[in-house]
Amino acid sequence: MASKFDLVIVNGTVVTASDISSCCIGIKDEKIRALAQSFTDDEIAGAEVIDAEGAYVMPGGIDAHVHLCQDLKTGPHGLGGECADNFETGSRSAIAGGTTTVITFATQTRAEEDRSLIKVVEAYNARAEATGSYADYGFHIIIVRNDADVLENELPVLIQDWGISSCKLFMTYETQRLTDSQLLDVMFAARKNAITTMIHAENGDMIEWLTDKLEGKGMVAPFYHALSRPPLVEGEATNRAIALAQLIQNPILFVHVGSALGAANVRKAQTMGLPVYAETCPQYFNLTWEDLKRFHSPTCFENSKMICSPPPPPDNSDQEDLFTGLHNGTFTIYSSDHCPFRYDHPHGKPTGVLEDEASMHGESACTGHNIQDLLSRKEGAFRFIPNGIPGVETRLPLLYTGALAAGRITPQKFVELTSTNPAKLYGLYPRKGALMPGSDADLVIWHPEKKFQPFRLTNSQLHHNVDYTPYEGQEFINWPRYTILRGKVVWANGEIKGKPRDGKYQKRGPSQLSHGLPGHDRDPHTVAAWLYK
Ligand SMILES: NC(=O)NCCC(=O)O
Ligand SMILES: [Zn+2]
Repeated sequence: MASKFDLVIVNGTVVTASDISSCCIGIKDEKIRALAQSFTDDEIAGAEVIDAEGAYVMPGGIDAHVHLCQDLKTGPHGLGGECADNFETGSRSAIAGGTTTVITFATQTRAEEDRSLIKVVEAYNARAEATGSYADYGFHIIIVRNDADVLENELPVLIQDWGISSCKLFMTYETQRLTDSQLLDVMFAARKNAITTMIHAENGDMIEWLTDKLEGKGMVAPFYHALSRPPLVEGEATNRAIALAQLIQNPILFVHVGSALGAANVRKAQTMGLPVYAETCPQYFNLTWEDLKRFHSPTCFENSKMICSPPPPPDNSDQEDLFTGLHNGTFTIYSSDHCPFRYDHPHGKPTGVLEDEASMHGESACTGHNIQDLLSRKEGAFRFIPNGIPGVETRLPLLYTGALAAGRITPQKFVELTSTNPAKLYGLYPRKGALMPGSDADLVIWHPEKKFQPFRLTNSQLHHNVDYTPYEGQEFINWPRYTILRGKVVWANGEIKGKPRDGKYQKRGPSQLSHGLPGHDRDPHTVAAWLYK
């Protein structure tokens, strides 16, 4: 007789976004089939059994902001870096950190051959299929142009054929940013197609102006990247984007909010009943400007390892407000913004030296083998350094140590931020992000706290293809013991058990989060109420 379950988890402290209970989970054919206080011997017969030993059992992490296999253009005039992780290495790192689903970015560019969003997605999908993925995965689409025909004809196809129900727009980066009227064009199309609009909110003009001024004073070393993006840069852009979204009644999600000011703007909009959501990331809780100077040396270039946009906040005072935002619902989701560049690669962080004329003056061409020598002698220029840091694997463990175990958030809030809300926001719920009969059996099981020896992280313990971690030396008091993807154990006791073809592409539906206060969209003082008639 066929066994009732393939896999059973016993003795778990099972946490969902709403509840905690001591119970067992029965899994069959990739799905959760039953939750019960106990199972009989007959019910368990033939199943693999995992004893959680009282530890937390949660829905697998959903990381909704992961850059893989993407040519990232974060510098002036299209200058960018080569993404260090492909689908294989990035997703391997994800499962080792308790994440079972990643949503990555297919990116339009301004090149004529990238005009079609569908072609962009097809090409990006080929990259995912080339290696396969250890984790389930989906795509957002980054839109950098406002071609009316493309938006009108192709967005419905992306939804229908690809299940892509979210787009990301930029307010900074020369080759990606949209003007206010272009933002309105794309948001308007997104709203008509019920596509969630994600916004990278930094005022590009402020950044360029400050960068020029810093360069004029010779302040070009990596640390000064943070000074070119003070919190007001995010503060202005979030306010402006909220006004634009309000005008056309379009729900928006701010990605990687890193400042107290940005969070306060989001909170204010939410209090007004606007459908404004926000994501925050580990770097804004675990790093400050002090860390951006961590590798201080005569050349300082090593600090490029910490450069991301927006930068971490100046000090801990912002972090207190960000913790409040996690707790009070200002932040809807907590993602990694994993954006990996290597330090030992000519198309990684070193472009900050190699593309900088002043640094390269009198140097012979650098082919790769002498790159470390060059980096040890030069400070480079932050303008040319690709923005981004790795973090898909450390996302959940950092939140566990810094917020859950520290008593700053409840276990339920942990699940809401890292799994359930990303699933709802991006149209994956309740297939993902839930522990219900019928949901995919995606789980993360932690170590029982009393049995886990806290440790200090070194990069060699991680599974990405990056040669450093910004969290080197940081103490962790727990780590995922098991990661289970649709009923298959893919990570157990420090070992990868999965395979790069385990992950499946996930078509997504529309966002399942509320669209704001009823009636708000008819107030003629603030919105163009006639637009959708
Ligand atoms: N966040 C970051 O520094 N890199 C990723 C690209 C982006 O800025 O969105
Ligand atoms: Zn961004």
